[in-house]
Parts: sequence; C-alpha cells; structure tokens
Amino acid sequence: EDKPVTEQVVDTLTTLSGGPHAGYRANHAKGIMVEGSFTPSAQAASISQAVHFQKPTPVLVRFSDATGVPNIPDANGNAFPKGIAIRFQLPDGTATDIVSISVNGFPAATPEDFLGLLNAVRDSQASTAKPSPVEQFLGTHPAALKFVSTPKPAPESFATQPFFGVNAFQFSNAGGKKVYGRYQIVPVSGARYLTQQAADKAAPDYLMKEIVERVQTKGVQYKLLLQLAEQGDDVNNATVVWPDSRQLVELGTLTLNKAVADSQTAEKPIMFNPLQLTEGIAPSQDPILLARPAAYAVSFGRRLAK
Ligand code: HEM
Repeated sequence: EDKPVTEQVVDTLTTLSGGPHAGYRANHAKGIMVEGSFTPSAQAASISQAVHFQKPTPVLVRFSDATGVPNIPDANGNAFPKGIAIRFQLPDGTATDIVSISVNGFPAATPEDFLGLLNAVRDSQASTAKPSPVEQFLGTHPAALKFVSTPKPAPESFATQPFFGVNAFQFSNAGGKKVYGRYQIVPVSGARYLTQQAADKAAPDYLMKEIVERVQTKGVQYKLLLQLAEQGDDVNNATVVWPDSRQLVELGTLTLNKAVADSQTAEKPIMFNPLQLTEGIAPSQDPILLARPAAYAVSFGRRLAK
C-alpha cells in the first residue's frame, strides 16, 4: 500500500468498527467530556517548568471507551482499554494534553506492528484458518499477547479507574535538569471494579451517565503521578513496563466538578493530541508516541469532513 501506516491504521480501525461512522472518532468513538481544574503539588516545579506545574489551571477531560463503535456498551469486552484525555488550558491561551489508557503498556512497539495486530484481527473475522491470523500474530508477538490477555475488569465508575500514560516524555525544570517519566492518573477514592456478574447486568451507558452525575454532586479527584525512569530503562518502547519499584513523584491533583453542556456536539471539533506539549515537556523518541498525531489527524479530518 502507498498510504502512510498511520492512515492504514485508521482505515482498519474503521473497518473493525463496522464504519465509517460519520462525525465520530475512528477509535475511542464513545466518550463524555467534563471540566475542572489541576492544582500542582509543591514538588511539581522541581520536575518541570511547564506553567501548569507552577499554578492551578482549568482542564477539559474526555473519558472514552475503546473501538470506533459509537454506541458500544460500556461493559462490553471490546470497550477496553478505557481512555482519558486531559487538556490543560494555559494562561496564554495555548493548551497541552495528556492522552492515556487504563492499561499499563501497549501491544506494539511500532505503528507497523500495531497495524499488523489490527489487520490480523480483521482478517480473522472471515477466516477459517487454524491457527487464525490473530492467533498466528499473538504467537509471534509476546507484547501483543500480554496486552490482550491482561485482565480488563469493568470499573464501578471512571472515577475508580487508574490510567497510564504508557509513552515516556522528557521533563525539564527551570534549572535545566532533565528526567524521563511516564504519567499515572490514580483515583483518590481508590481503584474499584464490578464483579463479572454486575458487569453483565450493567446498563449500556452506565459509565458515561454516572460520571456526569458524580462530577456535579461529589466531585471526582485523581492524583497525577510521574513514574521516573532509571538509568537503563527503555524510554522509547511502550511495550516495556518499568518495574513498580521506580520512584513515583506526585505532580498534582486533578479535580473534576463540572459537566459539559451537549458533550456530543462539543467533542467533535476537538482533537486531543499527546504531542501538544508546552515548554518543560518534550517527547521521547518512542515510535508509537511519534505516530499518534498523524493517525489522530486523519481521524479528525474525516470527522470534520462534510
Ligand atoms: C500507533 C499507535 C496509536 C494509534 C495509531 C492510535 C489511533 C487513535 C485514533 C485514530 C484515535 C482517534 C483520534 C481522534 O479522532 O481525535 C485515537 C484516540 C485515542 N487514543 Fe490512540 N492510538 C495509538 C496509541 C495510543 C496510545 C499509546 C494511547 C494511550 C496511552 C492511546 C489512547 C487514546 C485515547 C485515550 C484516545 C481518545 C482521545 C479522545 O478522547 O479524543 N492511543 N487513537
């Protein structure tokens, strides 16, 4: 094929979702937006000079279900990983985003391998081959096998679901000190999940509806943590999970307390972008991270096309 691999990924995601579904994201199509603020911790400035790590900042957040299926039931097995996209609205009118998932790790180290996995899933739907294309792919790609076999229980609420940045970034403070790290977004009320029995009975939109209720009543809080890389940790491979023993620095608290009016309309002209960064945060050379904006832009362009 002549198309860039990022566009081929969008095409396969669209096929897998039974699309095109006009006006929706090619992945994480079903979502809900809410608002609030981010308050940095005292030590955040020692990690990064980014403005939102110095002063409280308003945020826009979109929670989502995986796949390009706009009406996928929230507890459906294919609706995982869950997503969270956070936009920090900076004082100078610019913004910076964090776009994370509910699994710590990714099934592929390169966009080519991610396309290979998605194409194998697609090709297995109409195939009677034993082993099927996807079984063959998983048999030769241990990281993909690990990702698909990681348990992904349905959370009680988006407010009880931890999220992981997966891709590493390089952070620099005002003194020029640089560190690599990966975000973790941890619910203050603790991680809690439904039993399988409860998940089987959950209403199709239980997560989307509950989070809107909760932000307007109790409010929702997460700690934004940074898992610091040590010498020798691979910062450019999203399939390699760093050990739990790595230092976690608390960067601040995310507080969500406001619904977004007509979220379905409001989310369409917005493209969250993990490489929309600000001074004090730079990308790693992770090929998955570097491929994401091109894929998101293809999906965004198609979403806006008349
Ligand atoms: C090469 C790898 C990847 C590709 C090709 C890809 C593809 C896509 C596409 C096409 C979209 C729709 C974007 C839009 O229309 O605005 C999307 C959304 C999303 N992706 Fe990825 N993705 C990749 C890796 C990742 C990783 C590593 C994460 C998290 C760590 C992630 C998390 C998300 C989330 C949370 C959304 C929804 C964003 C929103 O709410 O607008 N993706 N992805």
